Amino acid sequence: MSVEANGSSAAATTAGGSLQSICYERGSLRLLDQRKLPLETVYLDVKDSTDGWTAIRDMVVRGAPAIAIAAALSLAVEVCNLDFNGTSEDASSLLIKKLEYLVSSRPTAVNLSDAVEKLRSLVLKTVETATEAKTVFQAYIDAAETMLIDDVASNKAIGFHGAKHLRSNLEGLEKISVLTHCNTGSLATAGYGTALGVIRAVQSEGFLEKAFCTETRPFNQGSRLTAFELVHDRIPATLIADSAVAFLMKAGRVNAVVVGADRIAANGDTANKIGTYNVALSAFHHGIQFYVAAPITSIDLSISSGEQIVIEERSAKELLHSDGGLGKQVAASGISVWNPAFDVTYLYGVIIKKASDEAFDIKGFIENAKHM
Ligand SMILES: CSC[C@H]1O[C@H](OP(=O)(O)O)[C@H](O)[C@@H]1O
Repeated sequence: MSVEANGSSAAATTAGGSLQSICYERGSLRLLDQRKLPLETVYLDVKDSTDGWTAIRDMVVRGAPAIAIAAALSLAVEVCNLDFNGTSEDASSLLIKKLEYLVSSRPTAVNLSDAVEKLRSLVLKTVETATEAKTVFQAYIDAAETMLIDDVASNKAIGFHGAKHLRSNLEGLEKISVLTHCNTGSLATAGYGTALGVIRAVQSEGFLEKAFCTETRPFNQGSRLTAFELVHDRIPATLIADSAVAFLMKAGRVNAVVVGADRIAANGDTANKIGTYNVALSAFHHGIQFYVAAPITSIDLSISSGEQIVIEERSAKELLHSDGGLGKQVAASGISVWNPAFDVTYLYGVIIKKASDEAFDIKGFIENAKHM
């Protein structure tokens, strides 16, 4: 990978002023190295699926939607620049082999495996009629690029409906304070964000008092990334330690919690960043509304409960060293470490806003989803 460095953190934005972690043009992919935010803006040049796999595993790019899109586009760039002399069947085999490799980069977020499965099906359907390799490659590239565009539209819809729901369910309040955990904004998606997209929408509609973001130890997605996004968008916000959540709620300063999701099982069990379960328990204890904001593709109907969700365990170094493992040693050598990157929370209900603007509870959704 080649790198392009720019000392100013302002450079991580597009001309339109929105934050962009994925910079893609046909044949070229650059990923914002989120390990260096908020102090440095460094883009890594991703030339192929191997670069893509490494960038995802090392959390150069992270966030359930973002890793799916980065994986798909890293392979699009690879085949766009490939000097290939094989048949259409050879092209199909190459793409499928690379997709199966990319899905192994991180196990928990369903978005990656969902995207890989959709792209795999598209390739197999294309090769049924394609007579040339370039036809198969072009169909893949078009589909990967569509994922990038669709994600932003999906996030803005989540934001709109989430803000509408919060306004109607907290109608006694002129303004509301919303707590979020981890990073679910433009840096975790193709743009705008999911849970942070809801906060953006509440802010843009003028009824946000304050956003509270947690540090989100040990990788600090909250202090390094969410705080960066909130400051960038000039959204009134306060950073708190993960361990301060219950005390803040006890003080009556939180009206709702909105978090993201990495994978939602058919019974409503939701895998999200480690610490989400703690936040949910505190919200339940204090009678605070707790929401997950996620695209429908985050719901994995193939698993009946959270017991079947593979929880990624990451390096002990993320706890033994400061700055999520990137800094100096802070813990004693020889101590054992348990470092699950996600936990599982049972969701009482899921609110799905469809074209008919109808809402389903989780059981209603499952029944409905089977016929979608
Ligand atoms: C909309 S991002 C969803 C999800 O992804 C994050 O995990 P990571 O930073 O390890 O990729 C976090 O769990 C977010 O809530």
